[in-house]
Amino acid sequence: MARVVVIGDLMTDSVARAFYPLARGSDTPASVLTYGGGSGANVAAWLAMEGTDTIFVGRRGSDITGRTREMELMGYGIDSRLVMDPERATGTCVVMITHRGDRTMLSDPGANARLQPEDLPRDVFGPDGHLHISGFTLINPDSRRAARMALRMGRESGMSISVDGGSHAPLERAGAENFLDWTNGARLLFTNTRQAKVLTGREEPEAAAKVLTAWYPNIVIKLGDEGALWASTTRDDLVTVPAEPVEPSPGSIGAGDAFIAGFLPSWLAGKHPKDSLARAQSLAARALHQPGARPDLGD
Ligand SMILES: Nc1ncnc2c1ncn2[C@@H]1O[C@H](COP(=O)(O)OP(=O)(O)OP(=O)(O)O)[C@@H](O)[C@H]1O
Ligand SMILES: O=C(O)C(=O)C[C@H](O)[C@H](O)CO
Repeated sequence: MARVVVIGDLMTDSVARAFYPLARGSDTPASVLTYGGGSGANVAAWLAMEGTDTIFVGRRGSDITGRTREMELMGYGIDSRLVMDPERATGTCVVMITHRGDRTMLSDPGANARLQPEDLPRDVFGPDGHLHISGFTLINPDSRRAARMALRMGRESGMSISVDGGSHAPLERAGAENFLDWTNGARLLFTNTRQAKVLTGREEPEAAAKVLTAWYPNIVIKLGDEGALWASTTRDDLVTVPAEPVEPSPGSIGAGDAFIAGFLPSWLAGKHPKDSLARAQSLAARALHQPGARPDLGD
């Protein structure tokens, strides 16, 4: 099985669930719980939990939160290559879920934003591994140099490379043409429907996928409760699979990251895209039922 190197963001997610409509000027009953998060770290956690040899490269603060997050990564069996930042705190994401289940995320990337090209361990690059770069690292202007350097080193060392779109609003700020240029040489792009629209201007996922295959040999678009699709230039093919029939817990987080971790090992093992999408969706379905973005470590 191919080793997967993930370059990405590590966060603490503070998830606040309101039980009633938010009332201005008074307390609203809610639960506020803290979990390990960060899109890149979540992908790594799901990969390692499912038995993939996984390396995670990122940056954390020299704080107790950062230490806790690092130990969690090790608990999943990840070979964690975190650089400690003496000046920035570990990244934080506040996830607010209304009583109706609508989700809003506010992120302070903290130490993630300062990932440097020098932070990239040279020994993780080699032709026997796959490189996955979190879109958050790429669309953040401060960590972009490191992400682009990783892409270059991955390409030069003969690795297969996947990237994801991160999040639609910063992607929009970064600019579609720039993103397509920065990720040149990636073999596989993951997006959700909003990111696909930002990148192509096309509303219909099938049309967006067709546009994107001019840039990447393989495209996977996550379609929320409508499932997912895969398109390829090399096979001039498009496969769509419906979502699993699940009742997600309201405002759940991390389904997209679990999906990526489900898809990659299957696809790298040469399985048919339909099977890889099915595997991706079954991990996503697990994430949809959990309170945090990562697999439950249990006792
Ligand atoms: N309501 C749902 N019912 C069944 N499956 C779902 C549902 N929502 C999401 N999924 C599954 O999770 C995958 C990822 O979800 P989505 O398309 O929302 O990606 P995302 O925006 O990256 O997710 P997130 O930001 O929540 O991590 C989908 O492709 C699908 O397989
Ligand atoms: O802002 C980032 O870098 C994130 O990765 C936000 C994530 O989606 C969040 O932490 C979910 O675990």
